[in-house]
Amino acid sequence: MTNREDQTAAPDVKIAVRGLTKVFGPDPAGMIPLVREGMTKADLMARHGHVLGLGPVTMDVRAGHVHVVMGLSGCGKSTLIRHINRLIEPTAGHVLVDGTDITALSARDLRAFRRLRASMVFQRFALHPHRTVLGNVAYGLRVQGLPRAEAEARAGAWVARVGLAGFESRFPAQLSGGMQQRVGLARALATDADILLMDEAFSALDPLIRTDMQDVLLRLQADLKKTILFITHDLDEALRLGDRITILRDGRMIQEGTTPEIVLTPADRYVSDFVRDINRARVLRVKAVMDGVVNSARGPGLPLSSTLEEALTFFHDDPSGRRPVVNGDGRQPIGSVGLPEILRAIERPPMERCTDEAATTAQS
Ligand SMILES: Nc1ncnc2c1ncn2[C@@H]1O[C@H](COP(=O)(O)OP(=O)(O)OP(=O)(O)O)[C@@H](O)[C@H]1O
Repeated sequence: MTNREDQTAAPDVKIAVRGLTKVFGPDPAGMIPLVREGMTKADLMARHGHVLGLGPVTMDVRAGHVHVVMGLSGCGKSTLIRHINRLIEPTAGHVLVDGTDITALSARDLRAFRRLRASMVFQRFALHPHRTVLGNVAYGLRVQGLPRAEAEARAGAWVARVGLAGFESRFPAQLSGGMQQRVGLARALATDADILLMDEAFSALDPLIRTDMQDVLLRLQADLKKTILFITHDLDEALRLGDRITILRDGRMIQEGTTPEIVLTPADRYVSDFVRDINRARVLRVKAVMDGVVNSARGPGLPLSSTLEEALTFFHDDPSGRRPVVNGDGRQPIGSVGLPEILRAIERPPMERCTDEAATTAQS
């Protein structure tokens, strides 16, 4: 491995992606030095007739987090997620899960990894049309070797957990898209894998059903604390679901960060174009704009996780005062926030904090 690839991962990192690169074409390995030197996807195609699918990408997915990878069509999202369970072999680089190099697993160990450790939820549901809801969810457990009765009992519990109690004996064709994806989710969760790989899992759904499924996932995740790698091309979905978000363009990583980091300090024009039209009041939370001073604050405590839209309602009676910010149990103020910083965060034009714009201005 090169130095860049050889970064060791922190103990709470579940998936460590190191210098992962995929080139499509007649001589992928021969293109690696050019890719490492920074040749763009367009140049690699124009000069050498190869497609840069991905990379090099180095990133950490922390245990118990939802890590979203987003970007426009063709940026390499699917190529990245398919490397995690090795549906695709890398041209260079590694994927380590709990320190084990997935790219070096034997065929037998890889099968076990896919069966027991990493479940996938697909955009087009990929249910068995001839199996019932219960049969679809129990299928992975039967493959794991569980006796039918036990597999069906466990599957039944997951079917109920995703809100489909009473639909156990229906067939996929008898269900709406949203219901089918609930089955897909139950099937992935039933195997008890600690990693969920979700490839545009909600992208085929109507907007309302999609939001509904995001809620289902967030509710389950609050309890289950799985490590979820979620691929989407939709920024609202990314900001809603992601503890961290990685943004790809033309195979390369452009920015990685939390929602406030992405929204308030977009790394370049590509990212600021993405975030320009989002409703900042709904995606930013008090935590991102508060300070640690509690002395001057008065009035009812604002929960740390309130959106800025919710926070605004706390200032109706006294717009010039500061409000205390309280943590989960609501007893102890841990900081304060005032209306000016909330309005600044909501109104700040994205271009203002965009680093490549700032660099251009500085040079001129
Ligand atoms: N088997 C292949 N042969 C050649 N090029 C490929 C192959 N698979 C993917 N690519 C190319 O690699 C790049 C990344 O593709 P990928 O499917 O990962 O993008 P994506 O971000 O998931 O896009 P989409 O949302 O459209 O699926 C694209 O330019 C694509 O055309």
